[in-house]
Amino acid sequence: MASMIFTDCSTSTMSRLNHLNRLNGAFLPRPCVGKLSLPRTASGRGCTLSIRSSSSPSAIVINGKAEAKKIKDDIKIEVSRMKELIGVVPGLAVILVGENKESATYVRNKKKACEYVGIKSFELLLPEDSSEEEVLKSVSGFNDDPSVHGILVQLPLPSHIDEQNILNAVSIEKDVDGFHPLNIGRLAMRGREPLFVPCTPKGCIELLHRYNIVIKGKRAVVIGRSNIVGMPAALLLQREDATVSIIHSRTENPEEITREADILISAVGQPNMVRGSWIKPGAAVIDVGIKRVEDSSTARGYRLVGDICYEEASKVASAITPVPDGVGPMTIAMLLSNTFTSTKRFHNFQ
Ligand SMILES: Nc1nc(=O)c2c([nH]1)NC[C@@H]1CN(c3ccc(C(=O)N[C@@H](CCC(=O)O)C(=O)O)cc3)C=[N+]21
Repeated sequence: MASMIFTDCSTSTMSRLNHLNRLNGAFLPRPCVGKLSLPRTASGRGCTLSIRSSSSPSAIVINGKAEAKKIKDDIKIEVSRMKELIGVVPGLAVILVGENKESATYVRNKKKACEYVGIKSFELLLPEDSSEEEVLKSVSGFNDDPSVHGILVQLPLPSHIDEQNILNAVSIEKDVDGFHPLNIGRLAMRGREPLFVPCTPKGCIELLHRYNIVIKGKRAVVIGRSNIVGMPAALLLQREDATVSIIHSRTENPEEITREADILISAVGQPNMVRGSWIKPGAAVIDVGIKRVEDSSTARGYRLVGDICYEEASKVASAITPVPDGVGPMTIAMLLSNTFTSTKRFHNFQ
């Protein structure tokens, strides 16, 4: 195939889903490949098919950026109160291995967000060819540092490093990403509570709550089964009393399943994979996918595209997250929230 990026919403279902084989997570190291040659619609989102007439209602746009700002403003107040009362400043350590351009953007955004709320950020940039031992050593340094309350190892790691070994090494009390197997295990068990819930899935649920979208008793479908988004998102929805299905690369007729979903979360990283016809009228649609697609008409030379064919979906859904300014900013807000929760726990602060 010339390009793996579906910018026109036109490729067949099976070839779309086959990409789940390789693209099994929303957070992928892949650079954007394939040159755009297809005409784009006025909105620039690249969808060319209209599902309903122009008189059809359009979905509420779930403004993740605005909700994230509210959350950050609340955290900012609490952080300053903590500093005033007990003299403690929350600390978040970020370990970045290698020079992934997209990772660098996220790390920069996290740092800015920390500055905004008053969380001290510790950044460690390790060279691409760092050994596993070196990364483990820095993790254990932060584990032992009392001024650090949260540790985040930016994923993906270079392929010569065993991700599991690194994630296992993060102290569960500082695992603000919620990726430690013990935290995930607890998330999967009834009657158990993880110390932290992964930020992106938590941000998705938070958006549903903030927009008063009922989860209890509803049918929820998650596309993608990655450890960091799809799987924990499904677990969280189940904990909220939804009836949950997970769609993955081996799922037959995925669109028949998504059409039953009152709540649809897509976390694949495959631009425009989910068509308007996959969506149940009135459904709430959360788009976790975020990919750079080459676009010479923009100043940066690319634009960000989600898994959901937004233009089509927004005519069918009742509520939908945009990309950007949907789930992305919420991920960062949840990271700050987890870091503050961790600091409160360490210092027994209410
Ligand atoms: N250990 C680990 N934890 C993560 O949470 C983690 C990670 N590794 N690796 C990379 C992914 C990706 N991720 C994003 C966070 C914010 C935006 C975000 O703020 N996006 C903006 C746009 C940013 C831009 O302009 O590029 C938006 O959607 O509006 C996106 C993606 C967290 N990740």
